[in-house]
Amino acid sequence: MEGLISLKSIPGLSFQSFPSFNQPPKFSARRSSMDLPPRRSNFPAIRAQQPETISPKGEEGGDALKVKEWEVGMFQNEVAESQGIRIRRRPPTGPPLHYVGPFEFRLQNEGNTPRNILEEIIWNKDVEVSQMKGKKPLASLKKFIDNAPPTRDFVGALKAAHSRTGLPGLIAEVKKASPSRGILRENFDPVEIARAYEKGGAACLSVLTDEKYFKGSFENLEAIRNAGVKCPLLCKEFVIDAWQIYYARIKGADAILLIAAVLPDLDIRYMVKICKLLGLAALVEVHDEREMDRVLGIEGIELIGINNRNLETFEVDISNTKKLLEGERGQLIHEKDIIVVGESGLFTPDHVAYVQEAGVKAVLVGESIVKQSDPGKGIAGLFGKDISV
Ligand SMILES: O=P(O)(O)OC[C@@H](O)[C@@H](O)c1c[nH]c2ccccc12
Repeated sequence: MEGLISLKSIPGLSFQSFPSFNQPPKFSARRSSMDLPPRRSNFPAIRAQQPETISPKGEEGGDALKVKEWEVGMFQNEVAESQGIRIRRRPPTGPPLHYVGPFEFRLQNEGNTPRNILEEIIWNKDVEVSQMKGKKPLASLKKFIDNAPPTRDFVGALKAAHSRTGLPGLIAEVKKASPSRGILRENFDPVEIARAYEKGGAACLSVLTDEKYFKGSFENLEAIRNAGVKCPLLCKEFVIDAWQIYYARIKGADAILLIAAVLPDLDIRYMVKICKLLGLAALVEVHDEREMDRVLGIEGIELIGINNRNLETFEVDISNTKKLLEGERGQLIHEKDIIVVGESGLFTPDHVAYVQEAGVKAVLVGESIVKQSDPGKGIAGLFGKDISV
């Protein structure tokens, strides 16, 4: 996109450190609408990723795609901000109109440092995805999709586990490390862990694929899929581009995570449609009331995850699940027949009972079970009983 500096080319921008964490930039980099460039409708990256198979006369008519093009013509960050999204999709770039100083001066003062870890991850992902897309363009992925084995029913597996055990269906996470907790398990064999989870009664598995921050990989996902594990698999990624959904499908995913703190409504709508097209379930993750309300306004959502961890600050509070399911929101979720997944910070049978009481029919658990020498037995510890039979 004209006028944008690629992250790679920004000298001195390090992903290892973010000295101005939680500090506002010295002066704001936000442009006023008067500074916006003319809207473009021929944004090549987005054009390339639109599957021809999505009918322009879909449920929302041709408008959705037109709106998408219009929206892309605006600065993504501005659109996101208007929906309360604090995460900027990429560093603000380009000199302000009053710019007179040297390059370094501009970088320091334009908010070109990620404001928190989630923003850092997203900016890094932006670079990573553009490189991967360069190597494997969408057209080449589509050929593999035609020959890929069918996906497995992720939502169905959760519902079946819930009715079998009377407890929330378990999505057990294959997680080696995280930025907040460091390395969780030293001798990490993803296939062995996946098998242990399945044996221990997990309904589905979540496989982290982010390498840089979570020490995961798409190879892990693929290996687990090829090892004959029957549980449906969630690809745990930071999705910012529809290309990643196609890639996940090829690597064996049956479901994919979409994070509302990162994706504006129209992106979620668009990506949910792509998931349907590819036979994947979409787990749409929220952390606060505003995100929940946005997501409840989107048609066709079957699975909502409530993350008890704030991905900007790492704070974990399991009462977040309860808070977001109270009153009218809980009612609406019930009417829409949406399955809610309680995510993060669940360690004991009491924790599981607490989120179940709040209304979840599934839980997503990593740390407490992956740390056990036998992660399958860790599941029995988590639920207070053997759920494998
Ligand atoms: O290890 P925990 O606290 O049980 O959390 C698992 C899972 O909820 C967490 O890994 C997670 C939830 N949402 C995410 C988004 C990205 C990366 C990771 C996550």
